[in-house]
Amino acid sequence: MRSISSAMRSLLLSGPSSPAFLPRATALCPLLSLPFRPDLSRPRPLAPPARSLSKKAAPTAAAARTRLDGRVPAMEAREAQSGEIHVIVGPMFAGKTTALLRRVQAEAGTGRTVALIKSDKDNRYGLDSVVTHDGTKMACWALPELSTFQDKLGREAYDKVDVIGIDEAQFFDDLHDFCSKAADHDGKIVVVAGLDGDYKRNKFGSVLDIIPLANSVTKLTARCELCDRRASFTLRKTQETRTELIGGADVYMPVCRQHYLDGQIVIEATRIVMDIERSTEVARC
Ligand SMILES: Nc1ncnc2c1ncn2[C@@H]1O[C@H](COP(=O)(O)OP(=O)(O)O)[C@@H](O)[C@H]1O
Ligand SMILES: Cc1cn([C@H]2C[C@H](O)[C@@H](COP(=O)(O)O)O2)c(=O)[nH]c1=O
Repeated sequence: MRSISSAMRSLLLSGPSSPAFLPRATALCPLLSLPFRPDLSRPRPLAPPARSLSKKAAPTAAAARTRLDGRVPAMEAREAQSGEIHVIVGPMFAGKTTALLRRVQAEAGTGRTVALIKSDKDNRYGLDSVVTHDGTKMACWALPELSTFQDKLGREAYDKVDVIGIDEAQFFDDLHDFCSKAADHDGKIVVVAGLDGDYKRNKFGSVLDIIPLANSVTKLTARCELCDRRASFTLRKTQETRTELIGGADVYMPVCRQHYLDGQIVIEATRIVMDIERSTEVARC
């Protein structure tokens, strides 16, 4: 007798060309009736060649939605573009925003419709664009929550978007729900850049929660400002203890493991010295 997993695999691989696919699949497993057709045989290139990107060859998410609305048979809906999630993490100054902008611009260059979102908490360079530490810019939507994106854009415009870039993802509490809806349901390619960890090396926001949803995860490194080795962590140079503190090189620096640990000692020692100075001051008054 065939195992359930081998039966599921042949059902998935048989696809819509098998006339018996949908009824049998629906009967076996309700999941298989979802508009989802993984290409198990051949990974899809991240940036497909321009030739294959005509609207005909690569149906837009809008087209996918139209089909999912029931105006064409469910079989065709299953063939519509399936979404993707790509996650770029790393410490500050690692090139996350640079990588995000390159990816989004490359997608735009191949004819896809792209939209870029950042958190409105990050007002370092104004709210109308995402800006790298090198000054490269791209126009964006600055939003308080990702759930407001569809309303801001309007349904029609949202449907036309193929690729959604999200910068400063650590500041969005609804990151998981947004990404799963955008990719799984709406067929979008979502590229997410954000800090995996905060200055204490604790997980930051919901960035790590979307890793199970992701097609790819890339952890970038910066250069340690103190020794030029690879830097995987962000050191906060001030005494501020709240998790969210917007800033750049004035407040943070990228560091290697050794200098992160050394940095904690220096910061703690500074705090003790300052506490002593403060209490001496109070005693004097
Ligand atoms: N310590 C630093 N201070 C300021 N800029 C830096 C520093 N280290 C690297 N950079 C620059 O920042 C660029 C990366 O910027 P960006 O893509 O905005 O990074 P991230 O989004 O990861 O913070 C690097 O290519 C480099 O030129
Ligand atoms: C480590 C750390 C960072 N932040 C803030 C500081 C910046 O405004 C952003 C990160 O920007 P980048 O594009 O990755 O350079 O996050 C914070 O609020 N808390 C932290 O612990």
